[in-house]
Amino acid sequence: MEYLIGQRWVSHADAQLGLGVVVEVEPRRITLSFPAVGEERTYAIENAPLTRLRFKVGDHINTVEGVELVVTDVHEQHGLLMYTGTDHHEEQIAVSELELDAFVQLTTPQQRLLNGHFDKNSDFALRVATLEHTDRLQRSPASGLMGSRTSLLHHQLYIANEVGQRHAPRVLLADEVGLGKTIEAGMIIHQQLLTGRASRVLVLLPPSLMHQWLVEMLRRFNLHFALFDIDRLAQMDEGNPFEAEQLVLCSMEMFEANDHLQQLALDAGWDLVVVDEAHHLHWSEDEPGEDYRFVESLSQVSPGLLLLTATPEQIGQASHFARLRLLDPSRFHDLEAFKEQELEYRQMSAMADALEAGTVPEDLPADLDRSLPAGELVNQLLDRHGTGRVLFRNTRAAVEGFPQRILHRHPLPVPEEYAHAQVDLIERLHPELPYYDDSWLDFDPRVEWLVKTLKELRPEKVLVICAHATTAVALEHYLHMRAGIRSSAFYEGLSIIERDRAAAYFADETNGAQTLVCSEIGSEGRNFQFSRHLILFDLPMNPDLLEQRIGRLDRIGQQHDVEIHVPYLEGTPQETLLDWYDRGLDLFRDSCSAGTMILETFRDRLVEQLKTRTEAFDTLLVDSADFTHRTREELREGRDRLIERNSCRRDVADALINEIEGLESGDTLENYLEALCEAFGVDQEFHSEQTLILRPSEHMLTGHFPYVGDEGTTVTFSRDKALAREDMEFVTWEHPMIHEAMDMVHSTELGNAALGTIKLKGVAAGTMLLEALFTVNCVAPKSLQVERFLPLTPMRLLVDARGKELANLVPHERLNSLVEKVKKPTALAIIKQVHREVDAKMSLAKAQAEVRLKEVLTDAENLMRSELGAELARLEALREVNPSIREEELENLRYRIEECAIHIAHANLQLQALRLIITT
Ligand SMILES: Nc1ncnc2c1ncn2[C@@H]1O[C@H](COP(=O)(O)OP(=O)(O)OP(=O)(O)O)[C@@H](O)[C@H]1O
Repeated sequence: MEYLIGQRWVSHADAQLGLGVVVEVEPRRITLSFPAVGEERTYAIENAPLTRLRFKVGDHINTVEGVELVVTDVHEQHGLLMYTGTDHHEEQIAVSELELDAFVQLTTPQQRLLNGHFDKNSDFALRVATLEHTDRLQRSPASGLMGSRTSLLHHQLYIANEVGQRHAPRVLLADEVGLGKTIEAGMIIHQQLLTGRASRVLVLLPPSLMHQWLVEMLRRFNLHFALFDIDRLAQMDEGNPFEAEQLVLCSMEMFEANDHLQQLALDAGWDLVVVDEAHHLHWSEDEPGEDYRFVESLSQVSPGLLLLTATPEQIGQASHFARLRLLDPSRFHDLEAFKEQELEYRQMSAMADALEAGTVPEDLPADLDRSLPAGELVNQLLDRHGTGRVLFRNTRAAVEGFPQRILHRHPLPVPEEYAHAQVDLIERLHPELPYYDDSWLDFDPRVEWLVKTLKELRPEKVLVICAHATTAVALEHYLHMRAGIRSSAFYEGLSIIERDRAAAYFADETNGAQTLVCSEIGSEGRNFQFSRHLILFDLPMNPDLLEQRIGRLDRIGQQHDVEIHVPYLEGTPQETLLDWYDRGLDLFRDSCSAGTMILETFRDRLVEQLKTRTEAFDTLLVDSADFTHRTREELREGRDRLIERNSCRRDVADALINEIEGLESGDTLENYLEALCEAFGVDQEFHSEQTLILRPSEHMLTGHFPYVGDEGTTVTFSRDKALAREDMEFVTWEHPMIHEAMDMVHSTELGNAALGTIKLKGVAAGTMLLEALFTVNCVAPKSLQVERFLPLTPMRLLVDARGKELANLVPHERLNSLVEKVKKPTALAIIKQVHREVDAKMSLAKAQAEVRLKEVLTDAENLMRSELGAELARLEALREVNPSIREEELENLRYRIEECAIHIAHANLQLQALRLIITT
């Protein structure tokens, strides 16, 4: 037999490899690649255990593109087989054998059974359990949400569930500072990946957060992101580097003034793009920034887009709108209309209240269908006239359980040296700035105060933030060299690795620094909640930035009240600004989502007062306090209430938490993992309650078991333990260890044919029972995501000699406990005798399964039509008011609905496992 590159062969010694493809032919050796298992094998041509795979007319074949064909013609072209066949649309398609899917079922369980290839009954039970668990997980409302190493927090689970389930989610995650947006994004990414809705993800963020993200994704979600920086890109020589990885983290800065790199990122194609600290995207009506335009281009090529910012309006309302438009251009297409709608939020909120209380308000907008159920009407109201379904924002007030913030004001005298200089406002707020040397350290009283305070607070960790890198560097140097305080600096001049080292030194409990002195870049995104003392060496001119600074400590995980210390020079603009934030906005005690808007309202008056404080300052304070109070009220009643409605529904979150806790309690997973370990030859040892040590043994079934290295792995099933002990793997149904092991069962023949005997009272010896397990097999392009409507749906049948169905009478678990193994020679003798009977019973079982399949497919189609139909109805309704929604978008969705229907209609049964049982 002649081998040619591109031909498809099967290893009959190892059918689990799937369909191989010849990749290299040498005089005596041949190499095949087996894409299904990602392996290459080289054989001696003389005795290669290979069989050429040749399909016949009438066979069903699957292509790598996910198309199923019924073969109508086969012919050879230059040694390769060309198949012609018809697809689900009755269209004729020609494919070369090279395009065949590598996952082929070469022998059916029936053939294996009748040829005497049995597995152990425990393997059969494992296969059945695997299929049932897979189906249960596919259906679970918490699917995709149970695998993260996080506490189960209502607001995060709600958002992750809402967003993660969307097809191509596009949302703005705008929870207040420190409430867990990174974690929410991680949950969404995790869920999208796990459910197959996304496979390529690009995260763009400020350089100071890269490492933190990398670590959070790994330790909390087992997501291995590749970190791209200029150095790494320089090392990659050929091709598009972004195509080499599926999950990529990189800094936004890297793309600055680099059109070529931007184009490479655009060309690589993504399912989901995430932009952290998205308020940085520069935008103005006349001239959007380069970063904004880049994200805009990405948003056009990526179906999914997550923008993260705690302060969405930091750069103003128009800029906020521009970001919303990136997410949902259909909904947010007109800034003026958006502004007008904002004015009506209070009214909309009242309408939503009324709807929930059971009345349909008279003035309900005309485009809503009054006959719909109240819940649906509320959703439509929020979507079309409220804040839209793209914006999620939880507040400390709504989440509850946060510690208090306590302000300590420390007035200090103005030194002689500062009294004269002071040219512009910036210099008066930061009088050290004009000094090119460090001489100011000797007379600025804030420095002496800082040293004294740090010594008093010792050994408490203290975070110090100031606006400028030069100030931070000088201060840290002073503390370190002249005051003997263990400290570290964190500023933009350091490389990413140096910054992370500095942060890690600060975080180290035993030998770490007492204090970290940060420039403004340390005020964003970083996690410093292990400390409770914050010193603001100066104050920023933006309330949102102040909120960001406080948010480093006041975030999830903070165990104490947050002590905020502000040293200031008396009688200078520093005091005026502090007074305005403190007494005007009450910002130290309570966060406020309208900080920028309040600043804009009073900016001129404030700047006047900062320049020269007069009696009018008291009026400014009163006016600011009054305005802030009213704005807070207004937001609470209007916009924030609408957003809150969108951002967390306690009952839904409760149900999710119950579901996850239910799946974690009990020992189902533990027992399943034990069964996996037994089947694959992994040793287990008790470590402590709910915790095991797994080690590879000498009789492993395959060379490797996921996540079990040579040294062994400690795994815990307890969420609490996993949160405290990062050295242990937190094993859930969604941990990659379980996931990959389940795949190993699915994709091989393990346990798909078995034989056993049982004693059943009242049943004559020698009676034959056939236990068959079918699943629904739907071949469809991945992009349609048909499995969300049509999960695996295992169907178990147990037929006796007369074809009677006994599955309910004798459950699978009962059979497992009764069944006994049969010696191989006896089994082979039995098989010989029952050959024909097995065939006959199989036909009966299959016929019964076909009946059930019909119902399953009808339900799946109905579900699909109702879910996708609702999406279509929304777009159609929005199109009425928004001409920018293109007809193609609607057409596209209609096409998707019909495509799904066709593939559902063509789904068939797959026999997954077969067991022959003889009574004795
Ligand atoms: N569910 C959770 N379980 C355990 N820790 C959590 C959870 N959610 C958040 N955290 C921790 O709380 C801190 C804040 O979370 P995160 O960084 O996601 O907040 P953020 O909203 O992105 O903050 P910022 O606004 O500062 O960017 C982090 O240390 C994170 O690890």
